[in-house]
Amino acid sequence: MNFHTRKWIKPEDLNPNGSLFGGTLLRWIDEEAVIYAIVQLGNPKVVTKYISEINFVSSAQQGDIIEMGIEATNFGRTSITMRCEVRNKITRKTILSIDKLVFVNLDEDGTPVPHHKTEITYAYMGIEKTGK
Ligand SMILES: CC(=O)SCCNC(=O)CCNC(=O)[C@H](O)C(C)(C)COP(=O)(O)OP(=O)(O)OC[C@H]1O[C@@H](n2cnc3c(N)ncnc32)[C@H](O)[C@@H]1OP(=O)(O)O
Repeated sequence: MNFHTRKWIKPEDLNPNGSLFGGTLLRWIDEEAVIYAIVQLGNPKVVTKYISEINFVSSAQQGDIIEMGIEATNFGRTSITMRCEVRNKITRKTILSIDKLVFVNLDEDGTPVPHHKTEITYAYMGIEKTGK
């Protein structure tokens, strides 16, 4: 699993109890995962379809640095499935893990369309721009 993105936890990322707000972290993960899917499928029109159980194992505090890891686990016909792990670089603890995030490849009209990908791409292949 590659941990591409790091975040420095700032005051605006906290909940009223002073730790990292879960909703903020989920927003970061959704964006990280959709970017991963866009790059893997070579199509900017990809949507979040399904996210499995989210296990918040430990927290992060202001000033901590966290890193987000995403890995493709399955290439379907129109979908891609990934898993996610977020770690705290200061405490070295896992913050959360998500076993299954499913994203769907769409055509210009928003209909699921086959992506014809079967394995993880490491080289940047270029992303087709859709739209009229
Ligand atoms: C990044 C973002 O913020 S996107 C914003 C949030 N997401 C959205 O708004 C998406 C809203 N949802 C939709 O528009 C529709 O549900 C669509 C277009 C994504 C999919 O429509 P569906 O009628 O479910 O399509 P369809 O039945 O063809 O399934 C498409 C793929 O999703 C998979 N899928 C559908 N439902 C599920 C599910 N509950 N869990 C896992 N995978 C699923 C299917 O197996 C299929 O994958 P495959 O082709 O690789 O086998």
